Amino acid sequence: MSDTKKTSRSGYVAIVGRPNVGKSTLLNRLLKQKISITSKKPQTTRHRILGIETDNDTQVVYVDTPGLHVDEARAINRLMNRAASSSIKEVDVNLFVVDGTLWNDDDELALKYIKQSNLPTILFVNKIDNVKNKEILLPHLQLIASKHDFVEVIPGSAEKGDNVELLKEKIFGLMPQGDFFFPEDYVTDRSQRFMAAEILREKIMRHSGNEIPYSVTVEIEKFEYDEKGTAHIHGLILVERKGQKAIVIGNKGERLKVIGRDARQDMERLFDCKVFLQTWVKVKDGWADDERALRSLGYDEQ
Ligand SMILES: Nc1nc2c(ncn2[C@@H]2O[C@H](COP(=O)(O)OP(=O)(O)OP(=O)(O)O)[C@@H](O)[C@H]2O)c(=O)[nH]1
Repeated sequence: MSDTKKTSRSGYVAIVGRPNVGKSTLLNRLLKQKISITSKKPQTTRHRILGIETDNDTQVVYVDTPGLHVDEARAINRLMNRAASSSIKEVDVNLFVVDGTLWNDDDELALKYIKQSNLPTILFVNKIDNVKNKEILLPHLQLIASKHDFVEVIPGSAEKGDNVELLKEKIFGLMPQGDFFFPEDYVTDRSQRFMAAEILREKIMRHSGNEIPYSVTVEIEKFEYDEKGTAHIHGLILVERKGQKAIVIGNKGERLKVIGRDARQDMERLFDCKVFLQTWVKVKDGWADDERALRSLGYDEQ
């Protein structure tokens, strides 16, 4: 063994942007794994999920922030905004994600936090595959590029993978010298219990169309392995109203069955073992407006 120690580099990258611009999709694409849940509905992300990638001598820790938005009326929104803005300050690099040629007040708010952070920021203009009129793209890119001194402005597509490798190269190149934060084989710091809850929540959102708001939450009441290595998981689904409970369960329990089946398949893939999943739906009145109740469910500002 040589005694010349190789210098390693490592850092934190916040994926910042308003809801629904494709931050979670981008994180999954960067990591080539499904770490963060995605959906067509805004505000799918409620937690700061870490995705970790180590490549030779460099480790990048991604923080998937909840979407920033101007409307802070509900307690849940206030907590999410706080979580998102505090993570911007603790990182080495910001990755600012916007949606094609759409720019609104929420993007402006995210940019405000970015400017305050004084950190190098890469702008990724996502969903370029969606921009039909390519003629407006260049002037729009020039316009948003002029709003801040970005280190890079990269147009691309998280979904199709366009320019994601280039983005990754740029991110890796910006990492400061330092020891790794996590062991080399880690892809997330989240527990299996947490990932199980996120997977189940994603399936509920997917299968309930627009009928279920983002206020649905999932608690994993039991997560145990038996002697054969099978995971026994109990998921409690909390909704705000009775009507929502009926929607999640569906006609003769059909919808919940499909939700459970899809969730189980994803869990088996992620945990690499057989999974027995049981689910319950319960009504928890008005919790989305009560900050204390939110904290007890784990929506804190860590
Ligand atoms: N056409 C297209 N759609 C995309 C792209 N990236 C993401 N999407 C879609 O945009 C929607 C939102 O993606 P998410 O990754 O959940 O967005 P997010 O920014 O994490 O959303 P929040 O969790 O609400 O903050 C999903 O339907 C994605 O499939 C892209 O490059 N092209």
